[in-house]
Amino acid sequence: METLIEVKGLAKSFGKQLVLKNVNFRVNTGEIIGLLGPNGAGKTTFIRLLNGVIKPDAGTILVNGMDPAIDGDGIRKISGIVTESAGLYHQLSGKENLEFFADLYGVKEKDRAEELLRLFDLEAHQHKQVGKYSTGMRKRLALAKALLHKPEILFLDEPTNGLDPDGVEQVLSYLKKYNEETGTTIIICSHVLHQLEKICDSFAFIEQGTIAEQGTLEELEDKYVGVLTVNVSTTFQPLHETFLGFPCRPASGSMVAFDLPSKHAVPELLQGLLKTDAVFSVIPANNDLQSIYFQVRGKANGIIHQQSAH
Ligand SMILES: Nc1ncnc2c1ncn2[C@@H]1O[C@H](COP(=O)(O)OP(=O)(O)OP(=O)(O)O)[C@@H](O)[C@H]1O
Repeated sequence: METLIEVKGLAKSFGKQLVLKNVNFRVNTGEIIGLLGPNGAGKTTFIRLLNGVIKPDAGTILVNGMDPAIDGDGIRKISGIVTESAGLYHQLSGKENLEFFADLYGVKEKDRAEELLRLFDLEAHQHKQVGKYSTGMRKRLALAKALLHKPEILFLDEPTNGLDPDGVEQVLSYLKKYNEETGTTIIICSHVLHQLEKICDSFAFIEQGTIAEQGTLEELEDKYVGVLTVNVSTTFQPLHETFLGFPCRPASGSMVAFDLPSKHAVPELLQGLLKTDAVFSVIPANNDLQSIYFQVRGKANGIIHQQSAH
């Protein structure tokens, strides 16, 4: 896979506050990558550095072969950005906003605004003033605005903030669809981990001003989930402390919890159970992004988080 963004030894301070230090980071073309970390970890600062809005104190950044500190305009030409302040004109309609920015960005295709209004289901509201839009409609319009010039990279800082669950689902599924159809690389900061888990190809964790970890969910699972707990809905009764050598115990409802060395032991467990009992479902309890997030944070902060037994 081709590397689109490569960052080495990046550092940035504001006054005496060292916000980012020794940041190493890589993104492949066409990837959706989730940038995670607690409030104040430096995610927005990092995106601003990648975009060339601010300059680093040390280290190198290459975005599609360009250094943002030198060629910020070049990077902004091939990238779109959505931040908290979407920069929309509230007194103009949705369509007027897109047409205004299309003009400003020198977009040649006459029907690009209409195409995006269609893609983001805003056609019915295109003549309404943006000030009268719902939060979800405004977020979708901000995305449409960022995509007017068909950027190769999309930077999204909390794109689903303030949306209800339906709105979040909708925005994320638009993004996934757009990424699949166009191959646009997407870097997305969010705190809503179970939603990121659905659309991202990989994740980077900013912790204490540095990228503490980066990888696909599978890679992270292999590294951080030492004991996989699965909750199994079954007729099996856990009369002993282990089954086939796997620790087991009653869990909530009619579930039985088993501790496995990894997901590769699931078939062996199932084959064993099915010899005498029925199995209705198997639900992993601790290999989701949220569980891994706390493991990564714990390790980065020198705290050993005990694997959850539930
Ligand atoms: N222009 C600035 N001047 C001074 N300090 C700044 C500036 N921008 C950011 N900071 C500081 O840098 C740190 C990181 O901020 P940043 O906004 O990058 O974090 P974040 O990870 O995006 O947080 P959140 O999840 O809350 O959005 C914070 O302590 C913030 O106060």
